Amino acid sequence: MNPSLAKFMLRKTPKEILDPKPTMNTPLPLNTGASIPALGLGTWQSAPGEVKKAVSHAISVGYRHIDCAYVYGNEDEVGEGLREAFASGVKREDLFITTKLWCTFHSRAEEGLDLSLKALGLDYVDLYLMHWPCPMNPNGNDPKFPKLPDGSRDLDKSWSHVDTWKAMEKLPSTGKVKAIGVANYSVKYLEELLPHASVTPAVNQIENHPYLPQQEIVDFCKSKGIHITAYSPLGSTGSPLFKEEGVQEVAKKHNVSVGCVLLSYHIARGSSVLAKSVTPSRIEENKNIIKLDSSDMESLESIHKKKGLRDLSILRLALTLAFRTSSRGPFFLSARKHYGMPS
Ligand SMILES: NC(=O)C1=CN([C@@H]2O[C@H](COP(=O)(O)OP(=O)(O)OC[C@H]3O[C@@H](n4cnc5c(N)ncnc54)[C@H](OP(=O)(O)O)[C@@H]3O)[C@@H](O)[C@H]2O)C=CC1
Ligand SMILES: O=C[C@H](O)[C@@H](O)[C@@H](O)[C@H](O)C(=O)O
Repeated sequence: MNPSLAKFMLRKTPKEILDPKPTMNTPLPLNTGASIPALGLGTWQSAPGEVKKAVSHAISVGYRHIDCAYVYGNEDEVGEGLREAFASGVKREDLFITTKLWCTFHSRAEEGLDLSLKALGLDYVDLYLMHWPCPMNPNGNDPKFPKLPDGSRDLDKSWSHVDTWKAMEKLPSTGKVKAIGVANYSVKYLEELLPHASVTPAVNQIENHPYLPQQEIVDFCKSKGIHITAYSPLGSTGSPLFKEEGVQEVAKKHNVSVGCVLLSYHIARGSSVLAKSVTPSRIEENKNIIKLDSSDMESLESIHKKKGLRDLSILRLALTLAFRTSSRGPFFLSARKHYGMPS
């Protein structure tokens, strides 16, 4: 797709661009002119011994988008799943593979990318994301999660996320990435980044679900032509959002599963969505995407306004700042616990 047409479409409301019957592989436009399939398989916390099968099963039942990261420590096994899919006749160009630059690699972007490509057994990824806008000490006491003596994360204060982005901007010309983007960016961080960016991020991957709609960052990204990918759509580990009555009611109305509503919600907003599972029956169940109408969306959008949940969006806005300073690690994990969502 022509990049200016893609930018035009990105700014349109979802109902103007979505076909009346969205599916797991509805192509959503990126500002590069490429598109991203609406549903991706998540691989965070997909254990060794399970993730190869999950990836190869997902692709065999029609998934075309897989979300990976160096820090997940399982890219070699994801790669085995990909090889199984290629052996069955799936072509590389039919898949959309994302991976992410970990925080201890901010000053070594191409090195981080090369490690991921090697583990995945790929020549290129479709999308390379800065995992968090928080550089961590590359020479600390742990290669992934260096800590200071007081237990807080060992952040690299000599390096900024803007420096990282400038290094990432050089990657598309190597042929090793088709597009670059960010993850866990708030409006504040994007406002810091964009004036210095010669490439606008194609994607901002953020935690997003009816408890955490993050309308401000979703609208901001849309106005800048940055596509949103929603992560933890089921509430992450143990899928706690399945218990939410407001979502159960919408599912009952359409006679579909709660998971189907939780995933379809993002596609109705024009976002892509990542669902993690290592369970074959769930991987298949999650493929079911339906079109939600405006009254469904109103019901789903009212859920976070319930007492207690209302504050979660505000807490989330402080996330990246808290990541820098918290001695307990990422803020959203404690926010999840605070609201009874297991981390
Ligand atoms: N950029 C970032 O910082 C982040 C990115 N991500 C990405 O997003 C992906 C998805 O988010 P994640 O946090 O993993 O959580 P999800 O919201 O996808 O929830 C995953 C959990 O839901 C369970 N589950 C999946 N499908 C069903 C179903 N149909 N019925 C019941 N339970 C189900 C899974 O169990 P089981 O596997 O046992 O079936 C697992 O416990 C990640 O895997 C990762 O790729 C996630 C977090 C942060
Ligand atoms: O993608 C998943 C998440 O971002 C995860 O990688 C981080 O939250 C990590 O566990 C951390 O503690 O910083």
